[in-house]
Amino acid sequence: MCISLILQISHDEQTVFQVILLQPQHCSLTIYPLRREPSQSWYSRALGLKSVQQLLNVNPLIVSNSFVLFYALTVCYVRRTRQHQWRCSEVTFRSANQGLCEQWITVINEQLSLLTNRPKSLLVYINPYGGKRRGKRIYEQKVAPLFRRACISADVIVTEQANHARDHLKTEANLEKYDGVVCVGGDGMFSEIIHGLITRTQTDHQVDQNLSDAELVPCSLRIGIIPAGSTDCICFATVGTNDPVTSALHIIVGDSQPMDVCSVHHNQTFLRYSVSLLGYGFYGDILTDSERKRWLGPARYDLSGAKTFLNHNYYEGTVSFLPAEDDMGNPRDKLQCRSGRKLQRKARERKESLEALAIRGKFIAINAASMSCACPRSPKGLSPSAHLADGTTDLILVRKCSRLDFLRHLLRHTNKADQFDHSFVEVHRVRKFRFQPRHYELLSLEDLSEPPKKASFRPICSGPTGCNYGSAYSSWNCDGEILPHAAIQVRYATMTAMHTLGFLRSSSDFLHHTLKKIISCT
Ligand SMILES: Nc1ncnc2c1ncn2[C@@H]1O[C@H](COP(=O)(O)OP(=O)(O)OP(=O)(O)O)[C@@H](O)[C@H]1O
Repeated sequence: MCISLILQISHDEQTVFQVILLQPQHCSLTIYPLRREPSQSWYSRALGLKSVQQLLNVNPLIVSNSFVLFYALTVCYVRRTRQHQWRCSEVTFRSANQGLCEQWITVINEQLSLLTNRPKSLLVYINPYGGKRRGKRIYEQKVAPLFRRACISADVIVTEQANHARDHLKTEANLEKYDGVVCVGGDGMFSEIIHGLITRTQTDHQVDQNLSDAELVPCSLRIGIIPAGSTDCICFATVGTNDPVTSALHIIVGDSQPMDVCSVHHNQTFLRYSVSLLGYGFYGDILTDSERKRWLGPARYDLSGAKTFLNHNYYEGTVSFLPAEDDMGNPRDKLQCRSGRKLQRKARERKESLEALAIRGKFIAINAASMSCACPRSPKGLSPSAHLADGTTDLILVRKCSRLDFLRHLLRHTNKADQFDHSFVEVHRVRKFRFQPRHYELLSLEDLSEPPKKASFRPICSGPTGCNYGSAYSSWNCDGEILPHAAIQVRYATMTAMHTLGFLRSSSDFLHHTLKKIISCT
């Protein structure tokens, strides 16, 4: 039997005692040998003089010959440390009164049985090649011991090739056995998991994913992320830090956060789902270039970033979008990401009567941020106030500008200045959007169903503007994967039952309630 509890003993605002588990062996009779000192005080080599005296003052200890007998129970709790990091600590309660100890354990057990959000059984996928190839070691050394202490059973699959996890989830995995799926890897691995889970759910409910207006059925399983990739942007944006122990503790205590998922289509063909960034132009080009340099490891992004910046390409096309209602907030709001129930309710009650808008122009970057996209290098992210679960995305259009201006815009990703405060940048909170590259508009007169032929297009701009034109069109970077089409339609939905295991909130209301209950019972 394993017992776990959330208990708050509020010493200061930073300290939240969150008891994770209590194993039977922790609730044991503890016998410490005692020796009487010539000064008549008790001494224990194991406990030290001070603690024995404290115990003697507090507890009516049973002293027989040279032994002190008392009962002890140890509870593990989550301690918040700096920068959203959580650590596991222990506190031991001792009492000479066996009945009192048992009463505490009974109450703790009762409270624990009310916690249905804590997972008991997890399916874990490890990408051994993600990031610095430390996924397996991170799981075995930092995460598995915590899961064991919390009595969570985990079936572990170390992936053997790309899409192993996705395909296993789509077809083979017996999902009824599990309370959640955990991925140990980077954003690419998380993307595999959501594709596997969402596709499986739609198949089970006979929803055709190719229909861009089909209502998606929410997944019933939650997904946990143990960061072990290159950037781990989704983990950072949902947990606030890229730290495997913190993520494991969030999973153990059953924290969760609903997320927006968007489906990307090309005409009536489903391409991919996205939960963080859809980027055309700058971020698409970086990804395309970095894929050719995989052998460089995470350093490939720096190199490709510098190269793409120097190339300074821009692309012409039309972005059409359906703006979100005014009460869904504005991307330039000063507030941080909100994710509350109120916004989710608003998202469900949305009106479809809004008018679509279209913007035609030459863009260096078109970014759709469904979440802040914060990462250690850009602590505020591409859109600091993007909401995690409101059924919208922040569409950021960076128009053609000089290299210096674009550099000024990029630098604002790394500091606190308003990154949208430039004449060449505009941002809209939207529910859906579509993009037509210019050459595609021309093509559509003939045959829209044909994919664009790269060789048949000329560069969009010419003349002494200082641009390089490797290609007339870019690619979409969809959460770190390249999309095969430039012309896309994107629709956002909040997967109400699709949660990541992990979020910034503390469960202090529950903690207070539990402590009060324990005190009133004892
Ligand atoms: N065993 C495997 N061998 C090769 N590739 C794998 C394996 N398992 C998963 N992958 C693929 O590796 C890609 C990158 O994985 P992951 O996101 O974990 O690491 P990463 O270094 O952060 O990569 P990226 O930054 O490109 O997302 C994923 O797209 C995934 O499909």
